[in-house]
Amino acid sequence: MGIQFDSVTKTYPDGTVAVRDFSATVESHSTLALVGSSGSGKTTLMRMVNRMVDPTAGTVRIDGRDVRELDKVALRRSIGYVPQAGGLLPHRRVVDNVATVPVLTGTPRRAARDKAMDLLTLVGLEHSLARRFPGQLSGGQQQRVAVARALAAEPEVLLMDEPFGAVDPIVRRDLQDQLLGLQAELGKTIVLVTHDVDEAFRLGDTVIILRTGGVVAQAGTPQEIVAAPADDFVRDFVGTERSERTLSTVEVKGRRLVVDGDGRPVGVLA
Ligand SMILES: Nc1ncnc2c1ncn2[C@@H]1O[C@H](COP(=O)(O)OP(=O)(O)OP(=O)(O)O)[C@@H](O)[C@H]1O
Repeated sequence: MGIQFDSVTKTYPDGTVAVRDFSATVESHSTLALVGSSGSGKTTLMRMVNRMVDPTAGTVRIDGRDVRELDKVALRRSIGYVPQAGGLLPHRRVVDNVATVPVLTGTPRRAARDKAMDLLTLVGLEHSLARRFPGQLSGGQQQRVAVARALAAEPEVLLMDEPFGAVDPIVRRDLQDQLLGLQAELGKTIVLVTHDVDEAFRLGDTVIILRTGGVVAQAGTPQEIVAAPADDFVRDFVGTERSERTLSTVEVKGRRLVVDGDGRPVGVLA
């Protein structure tokens, strides 16, 4: 299921223009990463897909269908959503958090729970955690539950709003790897919002860098953006001038090492 944003604009009632004349296509089974600083309209754009926000102008289409023609509740339940900081229901056990949407859409509770256990395995969680409450899990474990919950209705489209923003860098890297593995297996159409350009480059097949007001600074593959930043804003944002992105090679003990601008090794050439 592809997603098209066609000249969408969002002006909030107080006059704030969060997004201005934005167009983009997310190909089926691919990941679009929206990246930009705080207030650049990323979340607003993402929420247009499941109609948590309706654009003031323009159209969002899923598989060619204008989302305004679809029933809001059914649409929302058919799209996986991983909010910032998990958004788990604190008074429900992990397994029931994951089973929530299938139960709401009519799956018998028993079957929904069995399915939830499978999903917990899929996201790398031990079954022994299923009976705990979210507050009894680490931040990284909670985010895994949030991903499992978003997958429970077998959505073709997944929206992820800073899904790994609240966890430490090492756990974050683990969760990113996990998502890459899941995506290779499941092939969802994903819109992911992040303010971390490295995360956008790791996870996005396509990356869109936004300026304030939801204006596109540059869109392309990570390779295209790093190779040819559109302007100084993108260059700054991406940090192409930053020492860690300026790599060179040196020979040490007969092997070619790749080193960053500070001379620190980042890898070995094969
Ligand atoms: N309900 C609202 N009413 C008025 N203004 C809003 C509303 N929601 C968002 N905005 C404004 O719209 C702009 C874009 O907000 P949005 O949340 O889409 O940005 P963002 O890039 O996701 O930011 P962040 O990274 O901080 O989450 C901001 O200026 C914000 O203050």
